[in-house]
Amino acid sequence: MEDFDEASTSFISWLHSNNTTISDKIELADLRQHGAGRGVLSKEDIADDEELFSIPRSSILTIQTSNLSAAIKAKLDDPWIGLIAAMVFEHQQGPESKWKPYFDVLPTTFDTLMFWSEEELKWLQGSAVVTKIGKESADASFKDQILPLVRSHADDFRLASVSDEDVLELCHRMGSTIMAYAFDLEKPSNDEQAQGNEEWEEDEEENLHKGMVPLADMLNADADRNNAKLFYEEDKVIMKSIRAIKSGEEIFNDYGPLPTADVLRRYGYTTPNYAQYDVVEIPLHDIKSAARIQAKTKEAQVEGRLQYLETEDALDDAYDVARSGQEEVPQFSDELCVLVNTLTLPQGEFEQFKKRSKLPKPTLSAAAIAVLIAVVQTRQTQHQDSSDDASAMELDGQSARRKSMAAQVIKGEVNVLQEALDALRTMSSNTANDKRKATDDSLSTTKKHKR
Ligand SMILES: C[S@@+](CC[C@H](N)C(=O)[O-])C[C@H]1O[C@@H](n2cnc3c(N)ncnc32)[C@H](O)[C@@H]1O
Repeated sequence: MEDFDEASTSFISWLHSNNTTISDKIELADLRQHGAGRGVLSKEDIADDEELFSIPRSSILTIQTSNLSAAIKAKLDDPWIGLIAAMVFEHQQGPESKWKPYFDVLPTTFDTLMFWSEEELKWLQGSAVVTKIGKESADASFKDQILPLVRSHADDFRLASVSDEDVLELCHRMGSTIMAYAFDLEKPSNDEQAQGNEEWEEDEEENLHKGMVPLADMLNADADRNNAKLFYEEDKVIMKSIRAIKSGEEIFNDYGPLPTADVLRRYGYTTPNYAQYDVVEIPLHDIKSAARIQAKTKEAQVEGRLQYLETEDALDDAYDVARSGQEEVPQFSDELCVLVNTLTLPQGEFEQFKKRSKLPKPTLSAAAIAVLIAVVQTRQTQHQDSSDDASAMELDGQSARRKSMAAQVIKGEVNVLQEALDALRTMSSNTANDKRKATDDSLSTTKKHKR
C-alpha cells in the first residue's frame, strides 16, 4: 500500500480505537488528483441532519488535552502560542504521542503565503494581502515566547539537540497547520450548565478553546456547496449533514465569507467559489491624497477633519470596497462614505457639523463620488496581472501553481475595482441628472411666478 493510503488507514483505525463513531455512508478519500489532498466523500445518499461522525473531546488536541506538564500549561496564556507549543510537544514525542497517527495525515509543507518567496509575492502586487502575512511578527513571538519555554523544559520537549532555527521552522509548520486546520471550539449548545459556566464564558471570550479536531479537519471547504457543520456537545463534537447529500458527493465545510486573497493566505489554495467575497482594501492614506488633489481640500483641513472623525470614533486605517450585489456587505461601507463626505465638505459646512457634534449622512455627495472615482482609478494602476509574463515557462510545478493562484486573486480584485468604478459612474450621472432636474424645476417655478 502507498504511504498516503497507509497513513489514511492507520488514522481511521486510530479514530475507531479512540471512541470516534463514523457513519458507514462516508469515507476518507484521496483527492490529490483534484489538487485537494484528502477529503471526505459520501458512499450512499445521506439525508439532511444525519450524523456523519462524532469525536470525543478527549481526542481533540488542545493545550488542555495535550500531555504537556501542568507547569508548562500554566505558562501558556496565549491560545495561539499555547496550541503551537502543545503541537510541537506532541510532535516531538513521536510514536509515544497519542496523536501520532493524526500527525501522519497532517501536512508538512504549505502553499500559504508565509512560505512564498519574495519573487512569488511580487505576483500579488497591488493586493493588500501581502501586508497581512505576519511572518516577521510570528517569528518574533516564537523567539520571545516559545524558544525560552522549549529551552527551559528541554527534556520535556525533546528538542535539546535541535537548533533554534529548526525549532522556529517547526513552530511555523505547526502555526500554519493551526491556521488551516484548527477549529474555535464552542461551548456545548443546549447545555444550561455549560452556558452558565463561568469558565466556558471566559474561555469563549479569550478564545482559549482553539483545538485540532481530527477527521472534522479532513473536510475540504466550499462556500457554495457547504453541506456539513460541526456541532458542539459536552463530551464530544458531532459533524452533521445540513442538507441532503447524494452518493459520491464530497462533504464540504465552509470557511465563512473570506475573500479569495484570505483563503490563499490562510489555506494555501484558491477557488472561484470565494470570489463573491472578494474585496479591495483602500488605505486611509490613498483617500486623504485623493481628497487633497481631487476635492482640493487643504492639507491642514484634511488633518483637522480626520482628528474630528477620530474623536467621534469614526476613523479606520483602511476601508474595504466589496463586490456589488452582496446581500450582507455593502459595496461602499457607511464608514467609508461618511469619511469621504466629511473630507469633501466645504469648510463652513464642516464647522457646522463639528459644532453640533454630528457627522454627515452616508449617502455619497457628488464631490465624494469624484474622490472615490480617483481613488479607484489609482488602485487600478497598482494591480499587476502577471499571468501572461513569459517567465512562467521556466517555473517549477509549485511556483507555476502559486503564480496562477496569485493571478486569480488579482483578477478578483480587478473585478471589484471595475464594479466599483461602474457603480460610482452611475451614481455620478444620477447625481448630475438630479441636480439638473432640480435646477430645471426651480427655473420653471421662477418663470411661473414671473408670469
Ligand atoms: C482543513 S484541511 C482539509 C483537508 C485537506 N485536504 C488535507 O488533505 O489534509 C484544509 C486544507 O485543505 C485544502 N482544501 C480545502 N478545501 C479545498 C478545496 N475546495 N479545494 C482544494 N483544496 C482545498 C487546502 O490545502 C486547505 O489548506
